[in-house]
Amino acid sequence: STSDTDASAASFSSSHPKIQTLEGKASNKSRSTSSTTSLNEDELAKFSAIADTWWHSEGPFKPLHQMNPTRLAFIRSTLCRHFSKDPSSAKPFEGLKFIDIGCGGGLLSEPLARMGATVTGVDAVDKNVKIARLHADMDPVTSTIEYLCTTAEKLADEGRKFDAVLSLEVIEHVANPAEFCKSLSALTIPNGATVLSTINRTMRAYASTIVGAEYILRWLPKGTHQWSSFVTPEEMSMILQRASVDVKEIAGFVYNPITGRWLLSDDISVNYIAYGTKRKDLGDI
Ligand SMILES: C[S@@+](CC[C@H](N)C(=O)[O-])C[C@H]1O[C@@H](n2cnc3c(N)ncnc32)[C@H](O)[C@@H]1O
Ligand SMILES: [Mg+2]
Repeated sequence: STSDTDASAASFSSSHPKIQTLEGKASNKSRSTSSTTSLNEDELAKFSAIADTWWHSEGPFKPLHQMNPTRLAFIRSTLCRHFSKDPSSAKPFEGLKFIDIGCGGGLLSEPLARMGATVTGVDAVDKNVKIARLHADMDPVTSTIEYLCTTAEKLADEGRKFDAVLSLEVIEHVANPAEFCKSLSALTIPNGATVLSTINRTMRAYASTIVGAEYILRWLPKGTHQWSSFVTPEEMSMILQRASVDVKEIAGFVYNPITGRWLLSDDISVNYIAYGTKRKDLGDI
């Protein structure tokens, strides 16, 4: 399925190789999300190999554990504002259906459930979903999470809809970022919310997330990230815009090596998170 997209991509001039592929796809006006897959088997194999370490706070997923309070602060503030909920409430997301695409071991799904959301967690790697299920079952609050081994595009084709669709640190691992965003959008109700986080395609990101985190600090297994798969905030905004999602807010995450904490920042040159709203297009009415 890659050769046809490669051929049609040739006429587009975006600087991002994967986005070029998607532009080509978008031009054939196909509304079906099942025509392409978001799966990149090489990427999935990397996550499968370390699936039993999801909940080891000092293991390969240490950066995600460390980022969790920071990204949850962003999610709490943007989504409480979006859904007119009280951010100081213990369960602000009560009554809302959230889906966490590429949930891994459930590092995000669990706190969202604790904040009252009805959560569906989805991952393409079966082992991840099994680990997530076992971990969530240890607590009655998180045992309510629905975990599925599937993809955003399959669920979109099934017509599933959610108030908010979240996908953190996943888009840089999928086969087709723009098609992936279309699937995320298809899963979102009109006027619903979308939250994505990833790594910017800058020299600073290369230095810190690949050279620093993989080769010097050895936080992440070597080969975890490909610089060329990183997505700039401009590209993210553009592909979401074309998928009927308007980006409303973007924040950076900056690591403080002294405290070991991540802070929300205006600096989006390395790690960043974006919140957008699904347009209510004429076709949805
Ligand atoms: C870096 S982890 C992020 C996990 C989680 N979102 C978090 O931030 O804690 C990326 C996850 O995305 C999953 N993944 C990669 N490609 C996927 C796809 N096309 N569809 C669904 N999940 C995918 C991987 O199996 C892995 O669990
Ligand atoms: Mg990543």
